[in-house]
Amino acid sequence: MVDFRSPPVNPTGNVSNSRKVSQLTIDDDNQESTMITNPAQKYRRFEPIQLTDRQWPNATLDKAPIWMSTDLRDGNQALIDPMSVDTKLRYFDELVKIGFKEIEVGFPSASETDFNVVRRLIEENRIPDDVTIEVLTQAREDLIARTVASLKGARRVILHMYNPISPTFREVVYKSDKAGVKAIAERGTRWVKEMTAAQPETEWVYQYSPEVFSSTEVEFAKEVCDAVSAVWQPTPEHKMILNLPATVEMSTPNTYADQIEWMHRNLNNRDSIILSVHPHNDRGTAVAAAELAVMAGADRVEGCLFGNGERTGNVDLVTLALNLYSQGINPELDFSHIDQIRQMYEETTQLPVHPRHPYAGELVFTAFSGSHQDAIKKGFAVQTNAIYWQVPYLPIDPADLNRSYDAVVRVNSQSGKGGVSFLLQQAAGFELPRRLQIEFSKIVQKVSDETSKEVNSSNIVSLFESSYLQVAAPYNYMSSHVIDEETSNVITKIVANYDEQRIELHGQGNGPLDAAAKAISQHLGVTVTVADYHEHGMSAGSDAAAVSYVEVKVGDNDTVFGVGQDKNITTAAIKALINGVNRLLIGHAPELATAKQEAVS
Ligand SMILES: CC(=O)SCCNC(=O)CCNC(=O)[C@H](O)C(C)(C)COP(=O)(O)OP(=O)(O)OC[C@H]1O[C@@H](n2cnc3c(N)ncnc32)[C@H](O)[C@@H]1OP(=O)(O)O
Ligand SMILES: CC(C)C(=O)C(=O)O
Repeated sequence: MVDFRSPPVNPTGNVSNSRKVSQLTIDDDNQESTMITNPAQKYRRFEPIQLTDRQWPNATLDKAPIWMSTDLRDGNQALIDPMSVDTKLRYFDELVKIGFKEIEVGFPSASETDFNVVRRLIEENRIPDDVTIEVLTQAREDLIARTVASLKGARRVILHMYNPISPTFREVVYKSDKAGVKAIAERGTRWVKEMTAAQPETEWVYQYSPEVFSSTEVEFAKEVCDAVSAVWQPTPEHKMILNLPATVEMSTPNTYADQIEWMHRNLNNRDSIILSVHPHNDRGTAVAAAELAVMAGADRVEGCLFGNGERTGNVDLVTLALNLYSQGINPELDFSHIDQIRQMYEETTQLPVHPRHPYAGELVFTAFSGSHQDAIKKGFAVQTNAIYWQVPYLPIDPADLNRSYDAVVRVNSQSGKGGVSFLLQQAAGFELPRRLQIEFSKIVQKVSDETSKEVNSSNIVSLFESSYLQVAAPYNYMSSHVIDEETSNVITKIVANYDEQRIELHGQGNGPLDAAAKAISQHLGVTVTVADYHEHGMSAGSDAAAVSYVEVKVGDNDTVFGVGQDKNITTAAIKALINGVNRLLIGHAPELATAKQEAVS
């Protein structure tokens, strides 16, 4: 049972065993399968047309089609709460900003709202010179008259008339035959011709749609379309639009492409026709259907942002356009501000965009899993010198859509060292050596596992700082001094607090760090050695201009890393050494506990 508005009502007054999941009410008492074991008893296979010499599989997409946004008509008519006049005007302005040149603004004979939208667009001079509005009407005289009246004063208009012609509509809705529905189309076109001729100040473009083209015999669709164009009399200079809708998507996209190619090759006066498609998404393949239809000869595509529209929606124009973009083709639509466009869409339609929606969903440029993050991190590292975009797992650069890189990698228990170190580098500039990446990612993963939560960039930075930089015991570093730094006989003096006592340590070695390790060795009575050492500068303006990563070994213990920051690179290294020793002496547990607290809060 589908319940769009109200909570489930139980007429007996008993507590019903049902629950709401999103807008569906699930009845837990009734879980028997309702699907039939042999669907062939109920559903017939869609019979593809015979087109053995099809050409479209060899075609490629190399330019953008003419786009037509039907957000304000097909999209709007499918909303729970259709848009108000002001909302439609706001949406119209956004469509213009994106770059649409043809925009279907409504069905003016159907409602006062749609009539008034058209009036305000015209009277308030809101339609840019390079944009043409489109309106829809049925093939009924009174509706056409009202439609034409709504357009008084318009500079240029696409007047779009439709009537259903498919076998089911002929039999079920019109109780008519082929001749009957063809006559409706011809008669309607004559009315449009006469009434628009009476308003010559407007440049009229006529569009005809044989509704449910997708399930109509192609020979009959051609017959009706040819009859309509014979009435309208388009020319190569003044073309008309024939729009072939997959009103309901009935077949695999290759079959739709065959239907379109057949029409493209057989329609009369093809050079006077703009061939348009209007794919719906009932089978979830509208994007593929539109792409193959363009390969098959269509010049124009009608659809909606984010695939809004009746039932499963119209074809998604954002995906279509950005698919072209990802192939190096200018889509002639600008989705630079995809997040703002998505926000506008969600506010005006009251429909959410799925987080995994191609290009626009919140999560589509985000990798959680370790191997993906590792590949993305490596991809970004080489991208700076590359001509072509080649970051693995990201078909286009998120920055082109103003999506930030911060969101590209997100860390949870599925993540590995690549993601953790990528975020740390992005957020705080630390470029961890490989073994430290492995060591630190285990700390992060432990926190994520224990909390079952995502660990965000700022959690990671504070986890890193508390684990590696804020380790002030048992040695609390105060200062250091290096003598004869340029020779191989260096002396390092370290001043620190140890057990609340000020101590001074001295060591001699073949470099400042070696000497510092000797100084601590002597104090601890255990050998302290430096197993590995890395350093890099931090970004300009930082107080701690240098950072050192020192891998320390104390006695027979496993090595651990210490990290130190300072304006002076030698001091940073000595601090790193002391932090490493401290970490080993106190064990890792305390900082994990603190870090876990921070990640949860
Ligand atoms: C696939 C699509 O998306 S098509 C667009 C669909 N969009 C809409 O319908 C939204 C706006 N529509 C409306 O508000 C209403 O349908 C109106 C105001 C236009 C018309 O309302 P009503 O006059 O009450 O008629 P209704 O829509 O129920 O139409 C049914 C009648 O129109 C006929 N009809 C339906 N479509 C068409 C058409 N395209 N051309 C000619 N006649 C048509 C039907 O056969 C039926 O005739 P009958 O009354 O003789 O049986
Ligand atoms: C009016 C037509 C083009 C339509 O919306 C459809 O068939 O889906």
